[in-house]
Parts: sequence; C-alpha cells; structure tokens
Amino acid sequence: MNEHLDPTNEGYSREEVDIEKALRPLSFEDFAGQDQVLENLKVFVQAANLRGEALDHTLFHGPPGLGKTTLANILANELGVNIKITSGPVLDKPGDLAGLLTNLDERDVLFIDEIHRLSPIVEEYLYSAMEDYRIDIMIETGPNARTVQIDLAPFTLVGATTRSGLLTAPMRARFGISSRLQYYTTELLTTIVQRSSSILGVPISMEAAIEIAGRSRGTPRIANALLRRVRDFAQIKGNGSIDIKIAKYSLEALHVDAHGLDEMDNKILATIIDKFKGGPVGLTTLATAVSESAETIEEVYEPFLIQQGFIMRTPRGREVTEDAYKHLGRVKGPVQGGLF
Ligand SMILES: Nc1ncnc2c1ncn2[C@@H]1O[C@H](COP(=O)(O)OP(=O)(O)OP(=O)(O)O)[C@@H](O)[C@H]1O
Ligand SMILES: [Mg+2]
Repeated sequence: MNEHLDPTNEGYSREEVDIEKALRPLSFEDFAGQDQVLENLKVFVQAANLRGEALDHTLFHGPPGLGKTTLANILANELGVNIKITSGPVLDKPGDLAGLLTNLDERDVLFIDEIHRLSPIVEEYLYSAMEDYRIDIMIETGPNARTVQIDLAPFTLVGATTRSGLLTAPMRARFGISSRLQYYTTELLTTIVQRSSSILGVPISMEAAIEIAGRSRGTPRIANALLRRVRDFAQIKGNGSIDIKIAKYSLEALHVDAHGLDEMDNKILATIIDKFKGGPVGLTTLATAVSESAETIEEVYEPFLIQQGFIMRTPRGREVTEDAYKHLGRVKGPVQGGLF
C-alpha cells in the first residue's frame, strides 16, 4: 500500500532515507500517540532498568507505518542498550540467527522485523534462545560434527509484524509483552506534521498541517511523506512556506484522496458496492474479488475503513456504509424513478 510513499522502498534517494531518519522519534518523549501502549512500556522499561534485567520479549503488531520499527529503536535507547536489526525473510538458516545471537551483550535488543516470515526451522531455533537464553550450535563438519550448547547473554527479542494472524501460537506465547498499534487521529498526526516541519525547517500553518494530517490515512509514515512532497511544491511553486493554499494545491496534484484512502481501500469499497450490492459479503469472497489475501484485508485495510466508518462488520459479512457511497460518488440502491 502506498508503496510510492514509502521511503524505505527502492527508488528513494539517499537524501530521502536520511530525512526519514531525522524525522524518527528517538525517545518515549518524542513519540506521539499510542498512549496506552507507551504507558505500559514505560513501566516495563523502568522496572527492567531498576532490576538491571533484560526487558521481556516484546511484540509490536499493527498496520504498516504506525511506528513499530520506531518503537523497537526507542526501547533500545530507553534501556540504554544496543540494537541489532534483522528481518524474518533475511534469516535463511539457523546459522544466520546464531551469529546474531552470540554477538548480543547483556540486555541488548534483537529486532526481527516481519517476524511472521521466519522459516519454521529458524523459528524453532529461536524458541530455546528466547526461553532459556541457550542455543545449540554445530561445530566442525563431516564425521567430527557435533552440536554444543552455548549460553547467551540475557537479551530482549523485539518482533514486529503487520500480520499477527500469521504468527504461530508457540511464537506468540513466547512474547511477554504484546502491543497492537492503532491508527492515529488527525489531531495527533497534526502534531507529528508540525514536529516534522520544524525538523525540516519549513514553516507551516496550522490549517495546512491539519489538511495534510487529515489525508494521511491515520499513518505517520504517510503524513511525513506527504509533508515532504508538499514542501517540494512550496519551494518550487510557492515561497517556501506551507500555507493551506499550497497544501491543497499539492495534495490535488498528488491525487491524494480527501480521506487519504489509497487505491486498495477504494477498490475494496467499490467492489463491495458494484459486485455485491453494498454487501454483506464474506471476507474470502471479497478477497478473491479484489485479488488480495483475506489476512491482508483483515489486518491491513479493513481496520482503517472500519475506523473511518466506511465499512461495517456484520454477522453475515462486510457491508459498506452510506459514507462509502458518498465518498465514491455513487447512489445507493436500485436506481429510482427513471424516464419510464
Ligand atoms: N508516534 C510517532 N510520532 C512521530 N513520528 C512517528 C510516530 N510513529 C511513526 N512515526 C514516523 O513514521 C515513520 C514510520 O514508522 P515505522 O517505520 O516505525 O513504522 P512501522 O510500523 O515499522 O512500519 P512497517 O510495518 O512498514 O515496518 C517513522 O520513520 C517515523 O518518522
Ligand atoms: Mg517497520
């Protein structure tokens, strides 16, 4: 989703990636929103610091761009430890993981992004590391090959996933702390846009910040990406500062939807309306119709559409609301009247 707005994607310049880094909050203090999650984490981190112990293994789940990676880094900062970063698909074999694990110092954070994509064999290998801080490693090869058990420094595994439904039960059970991140309100995103503008050194009016925030699909990553594009327009077509006029002009030029809905969001709504008379339609049927997996629809797209009041979940399936018809400029129900 919004891949073109994701600066971690290929095709983005070094500069964009650097900006992304500069905008990333580094402490609990800088991090806006997710109050409940943050409040709990602060307590757990303080307690771990007080006892000089490693923080419990922590799982962050929720849609893309809401701050999972950011929070993993913040945890390491607040614990005063190092962080090693890897991701599920990168860890091919247990040996890759062993190398990382044995290099961790006491209380360090090992961050595994996309943890639902670990191969089963690597995942299994991780269990004993998480539970007993112990792993088996193979030494020598051929006829002398044997495994020895080695102890690891007590560490914290931080896992992130957009698809918690794909995590295995044993994996999930090994996380002492599990937090689901929520979409951000326009108010929160407004403060994030203002903070980012001040880091970028671009003046922005309150009205403009609200406009950008409102079109960011509840997502800080999108808010920051839109801000950077609007900044380009302001510098080239305006006087460098962002007011409501240049903000609206730029968002129009970028074809950003008034609610920040992306292509797939709109496709889901249009499909329910056009192919299923507005619903209710079952999740798997809908998934097939829009060529996306049921899990992705359920975990990535639907929560935002429900939060925005475009979709309802009913016992018989998904239904669109009046607002969805309005948003797409459609008329609800059988066409009334007519010429004859
Ligand atoms: N609470 C926040 N306050 C300010 N900025 C934030 C916040 N959360 C996220 N951001 C910004 O949004 C960007 C995206 O966040 P992050 O990379 O942590 O998302 P993610 O949940 O890991 O996404 P993905 O699932 O795609 O990996 C960050 O670089 C950061 O600048
Ligand atoms: Mg991430």
